[in-house]
Amino acid sequence: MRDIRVHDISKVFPNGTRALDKVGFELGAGESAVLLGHNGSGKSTLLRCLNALERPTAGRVEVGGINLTSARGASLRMLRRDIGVVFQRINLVPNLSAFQNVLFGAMGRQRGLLGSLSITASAEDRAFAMHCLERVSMAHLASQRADTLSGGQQQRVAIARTLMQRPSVILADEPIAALDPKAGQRVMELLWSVARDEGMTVICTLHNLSVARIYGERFIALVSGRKVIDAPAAKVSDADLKALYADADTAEDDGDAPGLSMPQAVNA
Ligand SMILES: Nc1ncnc2c1ncn2[C@@H]1O[C@H](COP(=O)(O)OP(=O)(O)OP(=O)(O)O)[C@@H](O)[C@H]1O
Repeated sequence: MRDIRVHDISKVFPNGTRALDKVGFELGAGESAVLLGHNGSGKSTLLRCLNALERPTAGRVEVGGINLTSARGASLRMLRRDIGVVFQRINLVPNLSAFQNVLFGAMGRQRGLLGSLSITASAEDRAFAMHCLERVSMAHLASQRADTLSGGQQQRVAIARTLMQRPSVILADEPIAALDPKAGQRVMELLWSVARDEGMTVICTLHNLSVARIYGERFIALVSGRKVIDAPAAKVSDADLKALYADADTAEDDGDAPGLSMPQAVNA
């Protein structure tokens, strides 16, 4: 179990774009938060800072008490293995089976030779890969090629692949954006129930507010890289959320933070 502590991180890209502006929050081990904000508000950049795909230009991120921002080499790799990511774009290897894709989660990056995975995998890895597929109700399609699965099924395999890492933390970036509502709901149910059962800490970005209402225990929202909401979902009104998105056009146009006058009081 690992907690996440984000200490006033800012991210300014080389072209001058300030994607994050002194964002700070703490998420206890085993807790979950839904991250909201209009297009370009900084959600993906924040998630990328949380697994060191991006380095903040100021501030620091601690995961399980370890400073991720300064970690390098072996300690960074070890920490990253404990942070699973689920993306909107499901990048399974198309010509491998669901089972092989899940196995790839544990071994592929180290070994590189996809074709020999099934041969070199230990019996324990193979059993655990099957268990991960069972967790997302995909064991019955284990031998089916990834590119013949539906979008929802592929995302469930992608979640199983993440579980194969045995992560303590899951970062999910728009995991249901490419799915129809029913498939999206199923994926969210699975993601949430698995994370709760395994005591994982989860941050998930969502654009769909009704889905966010169902799953979000806590909302963190960004406007133009600034945190404007950080509160238990019950304390965030529909008007707060609506206003967050109503300002999207203005925010994208001028780069200001027009929402700051609105939901700034919504902090627990
Ligand atoms: N590598 C980069 N170089 C320069 N600017 C970037 C880079 N990556 C992101 N940005 C900018 O940083 C800001 C935040 O982008 P980010 O992708 O984090 O937003 P987002 O909230 O995830 O958006 P969306 O909901 O559309 O995915 C945007 O203005 C974006 O154009």
